Amino acid sequence: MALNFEINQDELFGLLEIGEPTLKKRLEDQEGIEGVMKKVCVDPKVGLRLSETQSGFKTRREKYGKNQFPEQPTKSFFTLVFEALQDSTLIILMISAVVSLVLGVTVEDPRTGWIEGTAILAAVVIVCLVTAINDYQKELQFRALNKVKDDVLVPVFRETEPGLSAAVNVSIHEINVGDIVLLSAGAKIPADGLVIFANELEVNESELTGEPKAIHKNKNENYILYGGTKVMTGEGRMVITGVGIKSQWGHARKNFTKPPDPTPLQLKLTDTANLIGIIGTVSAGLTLLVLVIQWVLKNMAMENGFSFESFVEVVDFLIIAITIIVVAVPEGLPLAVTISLAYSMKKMMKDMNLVRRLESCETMGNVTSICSDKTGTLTENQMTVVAGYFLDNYYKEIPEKFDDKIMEIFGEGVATNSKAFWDGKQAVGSQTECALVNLLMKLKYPYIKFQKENEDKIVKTFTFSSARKRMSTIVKKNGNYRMHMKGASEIVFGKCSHFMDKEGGAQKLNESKENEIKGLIQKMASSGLRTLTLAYKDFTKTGKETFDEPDQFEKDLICIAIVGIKDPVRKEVPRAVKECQNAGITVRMVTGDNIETASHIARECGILTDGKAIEGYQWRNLSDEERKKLVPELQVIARSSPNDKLILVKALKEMGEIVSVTGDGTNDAPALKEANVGLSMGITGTDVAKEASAIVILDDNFKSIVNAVLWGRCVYDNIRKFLQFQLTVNFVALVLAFVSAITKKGSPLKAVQMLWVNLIMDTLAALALGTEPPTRDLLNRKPYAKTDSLLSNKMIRNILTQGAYQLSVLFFILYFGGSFFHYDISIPEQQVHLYTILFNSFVLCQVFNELNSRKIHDELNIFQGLFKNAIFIGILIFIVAVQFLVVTFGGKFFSTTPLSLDEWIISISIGAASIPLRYVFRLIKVPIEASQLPKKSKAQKKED
Ligand SMILES: Nc1ncnc2c1ncn2[C@@H]1O[C@H](COP(=O)(O)OP(=O)(O)OP(=O)(O)O)[C@@H](O)[C@H]1O
Ligand SMILES: [Ca+2]
Repeated sequence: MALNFEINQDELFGLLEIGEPTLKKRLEDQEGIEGVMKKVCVDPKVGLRLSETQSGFKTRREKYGKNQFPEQPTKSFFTLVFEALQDSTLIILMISAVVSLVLGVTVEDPRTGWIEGTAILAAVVIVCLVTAINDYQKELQFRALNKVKDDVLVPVFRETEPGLSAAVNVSIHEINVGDIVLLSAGAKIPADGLVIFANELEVNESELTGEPKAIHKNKNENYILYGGTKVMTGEGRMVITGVGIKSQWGHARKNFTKPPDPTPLQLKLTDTANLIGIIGTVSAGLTLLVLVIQWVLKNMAMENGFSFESFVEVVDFLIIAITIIVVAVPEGLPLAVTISLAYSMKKMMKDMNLVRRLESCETMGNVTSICSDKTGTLTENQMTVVAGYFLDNYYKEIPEKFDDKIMEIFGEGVATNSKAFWDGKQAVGSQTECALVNLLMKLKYPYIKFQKENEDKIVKTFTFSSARKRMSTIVKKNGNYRMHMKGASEIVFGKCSHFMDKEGGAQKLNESKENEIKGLIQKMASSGLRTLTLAYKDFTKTGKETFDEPDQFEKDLICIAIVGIKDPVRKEVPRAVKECQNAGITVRMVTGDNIETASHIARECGILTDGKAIEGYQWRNLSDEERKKLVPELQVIARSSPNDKLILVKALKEMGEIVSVTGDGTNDAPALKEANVGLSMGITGTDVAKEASAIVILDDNFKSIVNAVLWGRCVYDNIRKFLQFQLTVNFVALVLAFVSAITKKGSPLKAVQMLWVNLIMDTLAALALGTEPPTRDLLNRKPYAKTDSLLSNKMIRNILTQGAYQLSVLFFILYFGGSFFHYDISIPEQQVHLYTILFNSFVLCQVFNELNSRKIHDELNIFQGLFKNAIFIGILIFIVAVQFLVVTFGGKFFSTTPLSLDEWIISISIGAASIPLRYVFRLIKVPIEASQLPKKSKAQKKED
């Protein structure tokens, strides 16, 4: 079918221009919303045609564009290299290298004088390249992750089979002008458009206009919907008129994608890095000072005083000093965090965690308190009606068939008063409602037929909300009205004045009957069933009331039935809860369900032990003081409203806890935002909840939350591993340079060698240690406190002891190596040989100490999981291989000479000794941080 579009992009855009006073007139010119739909070739009863879907909407998109925003160009690789070059220490180093080059060639010896300067320049280039490659990859990765984050599914109404239209979920980028989009509470509007149907539809447009109050939308008055705004309540349908940059939203968000802000850990580390940098600079300054003084004294003592040639030496000193700074400045520290975060984000996706905010990765590791929903998170969200109260009889099991007396009204109640539907094979929609639909199908109730025939009898629906905990629908019935209500059993039953007796007649409730039925509710609930009461009432409308307010009808109802719905606990949950508790995290359940049901399930999960379970209204009415007193014991809040969750999060935070909270509904957004880490549900969560959250739990499963904790801890510990490694090298390199300078040994490690060491310990180590995968052991320790330093006492001990060992060996080679290895260090060639041994031992010490650094909590086995980390092994092999090449073929460039086999064995042994020594040093007891002390888990006790 040929598409004949009769309206163009600009005209459509003009229909909803913000601030334009003549919008109504413009719409009238296009013959109203109906006219617009006709002109963009869509029939609202059909949606976009199958033929168009099959052709990939080619013609339509040529005319109106795609719902995508042009990507911001990635920084080119050269820009990144250029940025890396702007580092001030590197610039000074390059200038010195050029000076050295010039002096070397002119003053020293034109044949060899160029080598040092060139080598340094080459090293600088390599450092820049590596930095740039890292930055580049990081950018690409975050981009890919951001793409996943922005790609939400939108329900649209389209022709799915010839002659048949249905709701299908499509990616937001696949939305076209002309698409009919279905809106429900919590959904984000995918693009600009016009309302074609609305029931209680309220939209929050604060993102676009700053107006915080939700705006009522309908077909006649406020009929414009802007992309990017959010449906707060109600439901509706819209036709899309503007996509991508040709939407108001697109105009507003031109400069939208910005790089992620630095995370708290990154900021903390930048501070640490700066401090280390300052220490390095001071040491370098001192070293330079000492060298220069010695040089002055030496030259003054000489007969012919200062020669021009001797100035070459000063340039050398300068280069060494700057190299010390380069080595000392831990550029790799922030880099390690980024690598570790990016790596974890990617892996977390496999563990069903979509990270929306980078910092939440690390915060998750320090969480002390998790407040979890029940339905779907702790339970499977597979609901079945297993028991019930029908025709004044309690059924422990649901029979094959019920009496017709009840089926009529019960069937009508479910069929008219729920959003779930039967798609031919299964029930689709909210699981609670699906349980009812499934029950009807099982009872052979002509559900589909009934729903079709009665569709237009529905006058008004008051949709379900967690705050009201019930849903009601008013239908036309024989000229009068009937209201069906279903919802939280005690609440709905509380509004009933009658029940249905065995004959299906309405009987007035007396006190004993009321208590009997309440007893049944309690009985079902305390065995873990979710209970739902269905009720109805007939009434005539006097004409005064409108159907806007549900409350006016909600009394004197007749109770039709009470059903008990089973939703089994996910089998992996009890273990996951246990793991959290071992990890020093308190798990609490906050649920909308009945207190008996909630307590039962909480006990099954291991959440409710010896603490308290209370109801939302009790919690709400406590004073701040009372609340704080209760919180340590509190384990379950039942019949909660989303606001109760918010109060809980605030209270916990005030008490110094780091709080993570789950939520799926639109109303959960404030609590999700308030928490340190908000977790939204990937399957049941609304767009609004997802946007308010820091992490989306893709499979809604509590176990995945534990995985997020695990990854968070992994990030934190990986950074600490890197820090321990880095500081050991720093410590040794600085002391070695300084001490050899003041003891007139010059500088045994040459500038180029140090630049290589810098590469090993910064970039390569960041990569190796930053990508260590998590082990379950991480859950055996308590969360670090906010006040804990990045360096634990154990780490400080490790740095000092390993550093002391390395220094003693290196000094031995420096001062006594000549006689030990039989080299005469007054002969330059032999001195180079000895210093090569020293350099080689130094590097190999780092290689083996990198293995030590894999475990920072005094774990027994440092090799645990090593072979699962290919990157780590690859990097170690790479370092050793390059080191071999540097030593053997480095020559004048690296100031090295090939070593004999014996000498290799000795250097390797020196390096390898650091591993057994770790076990010796491990015996030195240091005080344990307070955060790790109280109430140790069994696993930790065993280890100690
Ligand atoms: N579609 C519905 N129609 C009517 N009543 C419902 C519906 N869904 C749930 N209920 C009732 O409302 C109660 C609370 O639901 P609410 O949505 O607040 O909690 P939930 O989200 O299901 O549970 P949780 O908070 O543990 O995830 C349920 O116990 C049930 O009795
Ligand atoms: Ca460095």
